[in-house]
This record gives sequence, structure tokens and C-alpha cells, in this order.
Amino acid sequence: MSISGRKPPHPSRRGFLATAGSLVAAGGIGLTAEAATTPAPDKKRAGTPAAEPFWGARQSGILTPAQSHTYFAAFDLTTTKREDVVKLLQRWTEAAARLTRGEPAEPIPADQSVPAGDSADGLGLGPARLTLTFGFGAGLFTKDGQDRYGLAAHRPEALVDLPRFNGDQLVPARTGGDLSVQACADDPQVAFHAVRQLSAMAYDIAEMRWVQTGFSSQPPGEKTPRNLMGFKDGTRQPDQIDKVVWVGPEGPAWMQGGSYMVVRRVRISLEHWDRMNVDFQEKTIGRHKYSGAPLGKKKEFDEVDLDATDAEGNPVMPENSHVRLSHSSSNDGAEIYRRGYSYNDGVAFTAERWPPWKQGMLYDAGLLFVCYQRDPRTGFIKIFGNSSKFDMLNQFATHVGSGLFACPPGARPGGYIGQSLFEA
Ligand SMILES: C=CC1=C(C)c2cc3[nH]c(cc4nc(cc5[nH]c(cc1n2)c(C)c5CCC(=O)O)C(CCC(=O)O)=C4C)c(C)c3C=C
Ligand SMILES: [Fe+2]
Repeated sequence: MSISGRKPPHPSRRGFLATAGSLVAAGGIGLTAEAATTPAPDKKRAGTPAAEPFWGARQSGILTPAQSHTYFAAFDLTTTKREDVVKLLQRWTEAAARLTRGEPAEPIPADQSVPAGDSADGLGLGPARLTLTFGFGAGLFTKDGQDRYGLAAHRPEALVDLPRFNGDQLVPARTGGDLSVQACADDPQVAFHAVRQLSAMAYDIAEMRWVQTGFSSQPPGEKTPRNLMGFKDGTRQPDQIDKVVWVGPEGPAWMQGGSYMVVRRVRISLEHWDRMNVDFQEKTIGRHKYSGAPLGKKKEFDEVDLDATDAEGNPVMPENSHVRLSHSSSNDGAEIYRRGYSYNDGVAFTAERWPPWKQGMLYDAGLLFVCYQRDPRTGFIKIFGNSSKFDMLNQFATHVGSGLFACPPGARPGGYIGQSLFEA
């Protein structure tokens, strides 16, 4: 068995692979087994900053400038053995280091009579700024009252079970997970390829629970991408990002330098939204649609002024606008770092929960909301506990998937993601 732990395939599949292998060796795509062992450097990308560093004190993919695509996956652990989980995290770490350099998850073997440790669909695509960010759900520590891996005592207090928020319509099959992997890359195939290799390595140890793809295109010359509602999304981030994002001495030692990731799959009623006049849309968000400026201001990065009033004495920023209700000064100073992606999964039969209560084939599209913070109780839970009750945006946004994951600190060469926990 290869280090990936992939099992030899069914004999008939092996026969197919052998045939496919000889076609490759015969020059079908110009790749011999020998050449494949050491993939040629990608000349076009050589010397460009296309590779994001993987090793380091902090995991990448959190404060890394956002790539254009994501593939998020949550896994359920199926093994009962602690050593399997360690083995998996060690394999994932080694593979992630290789993949983020633009290499296959495992060196492609010269021997074509064994399954390869990489599916090869990423060959030649380069690193594409791939990052892989790993997280631990509550189920790694305790599940159904059981301490499966002897980790229950190390579950951080901050890794709570998220409360039910007003309006939540969470689908169990899109919620939770014992482990999470978020691949982000400037090429969707690179992101999918990475998660696919990691998932294959989890054979007999963990299986995928839910996944979500996403995209985020930044117009050239602009700082902020637009979401599917047509608004710039991601303009206002905390001033002191490090203080907001990274767990400090207040957390368990093994989480210091890590962060808590909240992920929410938020379906947006695009058909409904598109029928609203732009003035109403701007009052709902609290920003001007085309410039991205706060209401009453001219430029995107002008300060948000929640105290400004108009000639009639009414607040310029409506009381139930998204920006007002999400702002730190409406939430006892709570702040989060947002790193979301739009998603588009076609259409699905849907019944709206707000007027005009339309039913039919509606877009299954919206926002894969992702945020990081040092403690979700004083971050996401505080802010969304407030906005989920009063925000006008809720007429158009329904949370259907959810997860909270403790993302441990990064790893140094020779170590692995999660080592601080398993050796705590
Ligand atoms: C607390 C959680 C938040 C959820 C859930 C959320 C959903 C959500 N947001 C948008 C679009 C925008 N959000 C904007 C700002 C903004 N949103 C949150 C938090 C949540 N959003 C915060 C903390 C902020 C910053 C507020 C501030 O300090 O000004 C904006 C404005 C532009 C920007 O600053 O990024 C937009 C647009 C959607 C579409 C959505 C779910 C569907
Ligand atoms: Fe928001």
C-alpha cells in the first residue's frame, strides 16, 4: 500500500488503469512514467509568486489574500483509533506541503502496476496560490457522549455547539463535521484536485460529510470583489486583524496561534432581490451599490458614521441595515475577519419563507460565508445573534449549512497539523 493508504482497486479497474497507463507511456499525453516521477518545473509560473507558503507558525488560507476559488470539505471520522487520526493528519500535512508547491500529492510511481498516489489531473497546472486550511470540529473531541480519541479534556471552551439562530434552516447533510479542509486557489481545478487527493488518503479513516465550492472574482484595479447581490463585499475588516483572528494565551496552549472558523452556507433569494429597487437594496445593506461607499458617503473606504442623520432627523444608516447591525459598535465591540465566497449550485425546487412566498425552481446560489476569530462566542455568535433577529437582509438570505472548526496553528517541516493537540 502507498503512504496515502489508498487500497489497490478492484481487478477490472486495475486492468483499465494498466491500459490507460500504457497509452500515457506510449506518448498519448506526452508523459512517460519516468518523466512523471519528477514533474518538469512549470516554466510559465517559475519565479512568480504563485506558490503560497505552507509551513509556518500559522496556517495559510486565513489571512492569505483571497484566491479566486474555493473547495470546502467537512469530514466525519469513521475510525475508532486515535493512531489512525494522527496518521491521517501526518499524511494530509505532507501532501498539503507538496500540493501547495504545485507537486502531486505523492510522487507518481514509475511502477504502473500499483495505484498512483495522485489522480494526475493537476499535473502542469502549477501551485495557483493553493492554500489548504485544516480545522477540527467538536466531534473530534466528543461524539454522542463518547471520548473516541482521548481528546475530550482538550476540547476548547470556545469550540461550542453553535446556538440555533433566528431563521436558521440548517440541513444536517450540510452541517457540522469532525474535520474540515478548505482549499483555496486561483484555479478551481487545483482546489478540487487537492481536496480529492486528501479525501482519497482518508480511506477507511474519514469520509466526506459535505462540500461546497465557491468563487470570488476581483475586478481589475479594484480592491474588493462583488457578491451575487451586486455589492462590494469585504470592504470593512478589523483594524487590528491579528488581535481579532489569532488565539492568544486565553486559549488552550495547543490552540495558540490558531483561529476559529465559522462557515455558513447562505442561500440568497436572487430572483426576489433582483426585483427590488436599488434605493431599497442600498438601505438593506447600508452602502451604496456601485461605489461601495457607506450610505451618505462618496468613497468605498470612507468611514461608516452610524450617528449621521438626514434633514428630517432620521438615521442615514437605517436601524435594520446589515452594516449597522453587523458593526462592532452595535455589538459591544465584537469583530470578525470575513473571507467568504459566492456559490452557484444551479437551481432547486424552493419555497420562499418571505413574501412573495414564491415556489418553484429557484437559484441555489448565495454566499459561502467564512469568518475567523479568536473566540466565536465574542465574534460570530455575538454579531449574528443580533443581526439574525433584526437585519433586513434576512428577507433574502437563508442559512442552510453551518460549521464551527478550531483551526490549529501551522506546522513546521517534520511536524504535522494538530501535533500540538495530540501531544498536549
Ligand atoms: C456576523 C455574520 C455575518 C453574516 C452571516 C453576514 C452575511 C452576509 N453579508 C453580506 C454582505 C455584506 N456584508 C457586509 C458587511 C459586514 N457583514 C458582516 C457580518 C456578516 N455578514 C460584518 C461584520 C460586516 C462589516 C460591518 C462593518 O463594520 O461595516 C457588507 C458591506 C461591505 C463590507 O464591509 O464588506 C456587505 C455587502 C451578505 C450578502 C451576507 C449573506 C448572504
Ligand atoms: Fe455581511
